[in-house]
Amino acid sequence: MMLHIPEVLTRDEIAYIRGKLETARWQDGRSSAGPQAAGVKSNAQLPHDAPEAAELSGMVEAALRRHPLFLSAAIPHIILTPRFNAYETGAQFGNHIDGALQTDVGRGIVARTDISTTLFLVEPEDYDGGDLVVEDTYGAHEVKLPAGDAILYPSTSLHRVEPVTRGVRLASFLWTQSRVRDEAHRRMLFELDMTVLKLRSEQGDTPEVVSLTGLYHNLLRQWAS
Ligand SMILES: O=C(O)CCC(=O)C(=O)O
Ligand SMILES: [Fe+2]
Repeated sequence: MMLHIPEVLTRDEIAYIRGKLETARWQDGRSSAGPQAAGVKSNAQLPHDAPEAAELSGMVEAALRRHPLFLSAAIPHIILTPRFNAYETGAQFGNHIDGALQTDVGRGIVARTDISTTLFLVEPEDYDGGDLVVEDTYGAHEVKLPAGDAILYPSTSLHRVEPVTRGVRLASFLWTQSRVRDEAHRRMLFELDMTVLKLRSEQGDTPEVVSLTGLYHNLLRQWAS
């Protein structure tokens, strides 16, 4: 399931993060890529130990953790520290699948990557190219979202970032290890949760809504670890 999550960051947060990123010292994105991805990657990344990194990553993580859609879709167990990348004109990131296990250097932990997230930090009209293209069995999906919005997609998907041909594309990207490993299970739980929420807002806690809420939790109990 690919999910567009609108307005993860506020206008003020975007402006603050972009201000900090403007004066940051970037490093070659290939430094964190495996041999296959390194061959197709030409972006820049904020080093995990950059002076700005902890504060900015903390803002992104806090914003995701307070967003009900993210919590419902990801059912996060571990949110790896969000990183930041920059694609100047000419930069791109060719087809790859994210590594299954990612090390969070700052926290000294390794997590399984179930869900990949890109949070856009620049308005789409301010750069050309730079679409995130995610391929699944339904085809190729081109994603270019307003600043502050995020896209979630299964980390099992082949994806790329098209070359930027004007301007600069800035984003935060991160991985989540979910408490529900199976993508199909996560999708069914998300759909059930959204449906129950809608029914509750329309009908209140009727016996049917109480029953469906219980079913949600009993399925989560089956599948969570
Ligand atoms: O910049 C993006 O939207 C995605 C970056 C990416 O695919 C990666 O770092 O693995
Ligand atoms: Fe990736």
